[in-house]
Amino acid sequence: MTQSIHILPLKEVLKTEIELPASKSISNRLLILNALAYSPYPIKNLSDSDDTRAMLGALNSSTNHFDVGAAGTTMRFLTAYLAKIVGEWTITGSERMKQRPIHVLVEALNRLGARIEYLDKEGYPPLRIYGSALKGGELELPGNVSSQYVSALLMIAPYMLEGLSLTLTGDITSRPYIHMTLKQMEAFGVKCEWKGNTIKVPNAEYKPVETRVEADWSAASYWFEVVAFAPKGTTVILKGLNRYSWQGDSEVARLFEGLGVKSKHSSRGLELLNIGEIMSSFKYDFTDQPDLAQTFAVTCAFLGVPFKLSGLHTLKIKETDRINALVNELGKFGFLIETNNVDCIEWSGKKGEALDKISVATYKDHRMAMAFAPAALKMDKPFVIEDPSVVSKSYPGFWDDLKKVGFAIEDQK
Ligand SMILES: O=C(O)C1=C[C@@H](OP(=O)(O)O)[C@@H](O)[C@H](O)C1
Ligand SMILES: C=C(OP(=O)(O)O)C(=O)O
Repeated sequence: MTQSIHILPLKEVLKTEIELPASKSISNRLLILNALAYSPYPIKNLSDSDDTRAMLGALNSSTNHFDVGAAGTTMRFLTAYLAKIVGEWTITGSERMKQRPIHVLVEALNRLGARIEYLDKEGYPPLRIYGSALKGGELELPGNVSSQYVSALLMIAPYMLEGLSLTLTGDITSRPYIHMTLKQMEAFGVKCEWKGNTIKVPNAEYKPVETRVEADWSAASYWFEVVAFAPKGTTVILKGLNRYSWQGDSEVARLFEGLGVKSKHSSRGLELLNIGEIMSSFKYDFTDQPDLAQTFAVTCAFLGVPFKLSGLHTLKIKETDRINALVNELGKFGFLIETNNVDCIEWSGKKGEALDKISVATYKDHRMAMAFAPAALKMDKPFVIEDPSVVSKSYPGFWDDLKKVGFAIEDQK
């Protein structure tokens, strides 16, 4: 297995088209909805990511024990799904998954009529689930920890005897992902009402529909970064993205305008162009788009744009503690990043000495590998990215696509 890769400096990006991977978020919702609707239709353009394979594997499995690996959506969506399927189930995941909290979802399901027990540490996977019909009704749920708990409950809610009236407390995090869930439920014939902090789901049945997964806007962000680092005039065309997307990360297109990348939809795809005009500092609250934070931290640092990224409170419970990971790894290149270690990272523009030989640790986090790789365009010597296979969590073809545009990548066994 490849332990690390050397990325060599690159001065030019060939004009090219990239076929982006399908969205794992959309894929995993559609798999749950298809199962609940007993749909005969195969989902078109399903993601080939680890996280979607984990969902597909579990739904097609004939056992009652599931290991979802590192896939957060699979863990959360499947927990809710199994809670309503009569039987006894156990669900576990990677070592990191066992450190990612799930008590908000488990307590909610138990209050709605399920019986779920922790098999190891209170509040964390692995879980034993005794599935049964769920009563439903009114429920309050903290909305500031992970939107995946909300999406998980919403998708099974039509099958609760009384439907569900869910009131979210606290500041809602990752809100666009909740909208995405509601839109997909609507496509399967169940319309919900979201007023203020309350979402009402009727008792209903999904109707099978034919579906196709659009490309992943989070994956697109690494291409905006590549174009931002490439010389003025560089263009890349991204295929498969919807102009009016349900993905909140489509906001990346607007945000990169201040970082020198203009984009426009055409019949060929989304055309990215480096226009060479860069803002003097960058500030943004990533509460709605947490998965873009790493892209922007690395982009701003290597463009020399001081930044303040806030709304990062959920980053500490993702694939790794992404706040610490960013501070450590940007530090190796000499960027002196400050953080309150809660929800914000900042760079004033100060640089210290870079390490002589840089090896970027990826902490089993696909987004660490993908956010740092484009920096080869800003380097004058090679650097290493450790454990490159992590990208398969969302974008298995990432390294092949980089090679296609001219990146020189050498495997180190
Ligand atoms: O619902 C989804 O598909 C996702 C929701 C977000 O998680 P949180 O709601 O935990 O922030 C996001 O970070 C994750 O990659 C995918
Ligand atoms: C946070 C992520 O995924 P998940 O929470 O579904 O594991 C991600 O893909 O960045």
